[in-house]
Amino acid sequence: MTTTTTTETPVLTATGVTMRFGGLTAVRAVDLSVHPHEIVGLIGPNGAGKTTFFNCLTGLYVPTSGKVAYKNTTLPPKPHLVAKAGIARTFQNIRLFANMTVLENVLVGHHTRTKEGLFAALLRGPAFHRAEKASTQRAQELLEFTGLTPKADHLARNLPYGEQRKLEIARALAGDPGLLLLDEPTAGMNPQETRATQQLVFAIRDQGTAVLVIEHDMRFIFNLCDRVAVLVQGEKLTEGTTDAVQADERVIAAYLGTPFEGAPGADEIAEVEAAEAAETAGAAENAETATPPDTVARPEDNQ
Ligand SMILES: Nc1ncnc2c1ncn2[C@@H]1O[C@H](COP(=O)(O)OP(=O)(O)OP(=O)(O)O)[C@@H](O)[C@H]1O
Repeated sequence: MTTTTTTETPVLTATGVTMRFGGLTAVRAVDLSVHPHEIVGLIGPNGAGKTTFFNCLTGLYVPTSGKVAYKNTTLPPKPHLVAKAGIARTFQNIRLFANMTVLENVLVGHHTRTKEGLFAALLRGPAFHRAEKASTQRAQELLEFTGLTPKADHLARNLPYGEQRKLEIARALAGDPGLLLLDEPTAGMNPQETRATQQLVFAIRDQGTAVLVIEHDMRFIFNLCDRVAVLVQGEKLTEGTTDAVQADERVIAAYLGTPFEGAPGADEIAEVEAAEAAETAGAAENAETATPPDTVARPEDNQ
């Protein structure tokens, strides 16, 4: 975990963000800052307004009132301008281009950073080719970073669920954001995938992108975050270190239920380590009984 350097200009400053849908106030006067090198969690019960708040931050919704700034510059509520400024996001429901390859999906994400305009693209001159080469190189780096290089040419729709989530993250990183918003990145993942996602988020932070993450998996949140903000019925109930939030009676009453006992994540770590040990033992056993590589199995061998 890093220590927050509060003197640095925040990558996100949301001030008094309110979002009303008719008579329903989904988000009410929420203030939140995220600093460079921070991982901040946003938690709260179903319907608390977390995704609505993300949508206000990224320009998908125009807040009823309040403002959102990136590095002290107020953002217009337009998704492409927010992305261009330096805020990227993933969605609760995966939104990939299913019939494009893994590499192509990341290349699409890089276009917010490409300066070449329509004419350069139409003329296909040297500047266009240089930009295209740089985009491909960056996309390949991101596939390496997220462990998806072997799947570069696969169609996105053919990836297993956990890898589709990774690809969403790779695509979001392709715009070289200063802040990445993750909406339930481990939803539907098994403990091993969740742990891999945790390591990936740490690596993203270490590379210089701050992270704001919505998640219902509290062990994931408390293992990962430097700070946590709690939304309840659209309002920010509290905000603080993971220890302070876990111990807050109001958070326990409104959301957590019972406080954690022992180190958060200990059960998951034990479960993942047992699964990894079983996998290693299985692999060793298979290696002993495997057909030598230069031997072609005859059909009658399989009967
Ligand atoms: N486009 C919309 N129109 C009307 N009401 C909406 C809209 N989007 C969200 N809401 C309402 O706003 C409230 C907050 O919803 P939101 O999805 O932001 O909560 P959440 O904290 O993200 O929930 P969850 O954890 O279940 O994803 C809910 O009552 C929801 O029904």
